[in-house]
Amino acid sequence: MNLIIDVGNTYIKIGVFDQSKIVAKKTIVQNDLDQEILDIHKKHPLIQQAIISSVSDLNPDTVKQIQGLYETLIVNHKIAMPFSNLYETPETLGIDRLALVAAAVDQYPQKNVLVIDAGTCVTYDFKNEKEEYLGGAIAPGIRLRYHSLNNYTAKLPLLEPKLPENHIGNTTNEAIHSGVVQGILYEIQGVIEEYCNIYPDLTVILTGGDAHFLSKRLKNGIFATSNFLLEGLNYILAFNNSR
Ligand SMILES: Nc1ncnc2c1ncn2[C@@H]1O[C@H](COP(=O)(O)OP(=O)(O)O)[C@@H](O)[C@H]1O
Ligand SMILES: CC(C)(COP(=O)(O)O)[C@@H](O)C(=O)NCCC(=O)O
Ligand SMILES: [K+]
Repeated sequence: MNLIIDVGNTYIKIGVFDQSKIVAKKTIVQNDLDQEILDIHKKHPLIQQAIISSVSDLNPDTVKQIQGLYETLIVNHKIAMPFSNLYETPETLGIDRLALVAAAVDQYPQKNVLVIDAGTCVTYDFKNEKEEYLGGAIAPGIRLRYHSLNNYTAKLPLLEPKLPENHIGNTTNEAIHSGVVQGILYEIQGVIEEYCNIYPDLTVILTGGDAHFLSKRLKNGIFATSNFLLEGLNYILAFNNSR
């Protein structure tokens, strides 16, 4: 069994996998990680290996704790990946984005795939049918957009995300919800349309903390799935074991 740890900019996602099947999952904040590692160690004594991906700062003592318990792979830009990376600055590419592309290669081999991860940022990542990763886009996520409207203006309140009633916001709150949530939806639809013009057979995956919320207003044909990144990391571990 494998312990999979994805450290994002807002939350840490932890998964326990038996081969390629996820058997437990938890979303936590950085402060709870050490205790969670111990709890999982007790609950799942069959875990042998761990993999860690981080786009944030992870306490080195926590990493040591994990390494003391399991044979641990820390994802960096040098480890083997099941695709060719055509990003011109691979050393600055987010580790989480590598994992998303690995999941796309594993689950949609020889397909043109766009992965949209709606987390702290909304990231867009594209791999083609030749298993080449080309790049994509980085945009602010939902919470980041609400916070920036509040932070950089005198009058705009900080709101909890909500699907707008109408495209035409007729109050300050509704205008913000329309601008942020409808804005992200337009962005996602526009990006998908651009890719579809070039790759009509495009497969689109939507994942990340806000995937479920956004998928309520997106058309069918987009695969909304919450464990895509963890599945990608589990695959990277298997891929590196087999080499
Ligand atoms: N209590 C909360 N605090 C912060 N973000 C939250 C909360 N509940 C839901 N979210 C949503 O979760 C998103 C983060 O998703 P996640 O995929 O875990 O991000 P990351 O991988 O960047 O850490 C935020 O953009 C926010 O919209
Ligand atoms: C773009 C990101 C901040 C997204 O982070 P997340 O929303 O998953 O927390 C992360 O992938 C990152 O730090 N990337 C480095 C720059 C790049 O990918 O080119
Ligand atoms: K993201």
